Amino acid sequence: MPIKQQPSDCAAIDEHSVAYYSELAYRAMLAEVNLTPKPGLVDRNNCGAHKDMELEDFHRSALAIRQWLPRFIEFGACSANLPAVDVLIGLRPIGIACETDMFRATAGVNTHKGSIFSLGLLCAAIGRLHTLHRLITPELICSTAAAFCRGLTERELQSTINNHKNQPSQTAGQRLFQQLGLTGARGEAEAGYPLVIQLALPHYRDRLAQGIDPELALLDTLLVLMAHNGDTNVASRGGPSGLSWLQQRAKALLCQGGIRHPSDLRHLHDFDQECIQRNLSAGGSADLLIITWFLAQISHSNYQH
Ligand SMILES: CC(C)(COP(=O)(O)OP(=O)(O)OC[C@H]1O[C@@H](n2cnc3c(N)ncnc32)[C@H](O[C@H]2O[C@H](COP(=O)(O)OP(=O)(O)OP(=O)(O)O)[C@@H](O)[C@H]2O)[C@@H]1O)[C@@H](O)C(=O)NCCC(=O)NCCS
Ligand SMILES: Nc1ncnc2[nH]cnc12
Repeated sequence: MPIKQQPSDCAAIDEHSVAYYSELAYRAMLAEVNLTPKPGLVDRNNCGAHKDMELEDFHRSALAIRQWLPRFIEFGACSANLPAVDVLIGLRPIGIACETDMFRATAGVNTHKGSIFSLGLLCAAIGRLHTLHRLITPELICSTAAAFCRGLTERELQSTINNHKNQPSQTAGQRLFQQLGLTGARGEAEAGYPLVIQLALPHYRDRLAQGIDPELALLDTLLVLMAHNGDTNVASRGGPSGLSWLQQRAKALLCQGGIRHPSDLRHLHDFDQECIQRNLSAGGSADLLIITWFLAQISHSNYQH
């Protein structure tokens, strides 16, 4: 598709800001995958419900993505003169090239497709806010990403129902929207990441403020995401009943007090085994946890640009 408007040349965002935010995004991917034990997901203990990928694939994938993170930020900075709704069309080729590098690094395994989409949007939002001399807060980053995505679910999910019904060219996300009404990664982005801004981030901050160990706080936050997210990965593997089971299981654990002490980890080990038996993996919630950690560092930092 032709690009309607090109961003004009701009004084590039300073390299220190680009390096700072890129490095945080890279570390967010590592913080998530190294976090252990995660139910059904790849971690330091095991491959969860996955048969085609392991921890090292995620480390290689994150390294491949790392090189592209500055490009997302720079594109966001240099397109700040465009209406927000016209940014995604220019961002997409960078996202697709980044996906290609990820697949090369993992020999074709989908480790971080959803993470590239979300981190790409958030990094571009940071670049835009920087150029516009706006505050760089989690709320403004997510509302800017939402503005980039305005109309996306309508264009790529709703309208494909009639045009591509039962076509093999449909992505998993498009098929699940048609079957179950789940809007997946696109819907979460277009809505400004409400699960992160309204639930996960405040929850993580509360747990940290209570003095809970940061790793335990992050595991507890993963449960919050799993309990509420209409995760297309879970639905694609387990159908609506699998998604409902996983959400209820996570809710029940939170109702029992969640993950506050090292002894609570035994509940996560049990949950992990059950997810493995049912072949369920909450890849979408893992992506949202990456975003949560990333935004939590930004709200903690005193970084000045
Ligand atoms: C717009 C795209 C995201 C299109 O992808 P698709 O149409 O497939 O849409 P979704 O299914 O909605 O989402 C794709 C990935 O997003 C993650 N995800 C799922 N639900 C949510 C949610 N509610 N909120 C946020 N994110 C969500 C998820 O990614 C993770 O899981 C993947 C690993 O899982 P696995 O089960 O192994 O999956 P597969 O290997 O595919 O299947 P199996 O055979 O193993 O069962 C892993 O990627 C995680 O990251 C969904 O998979 C987007 O891809 C797109 O358009 N890309 C182009 C680039 C672009 O536009 N960039 C612009 C901004 S940079
Ligand atoms: N740790 C993980 N396991 C499986 N899928 C993921 N997507 C993002 N992180 C993941």
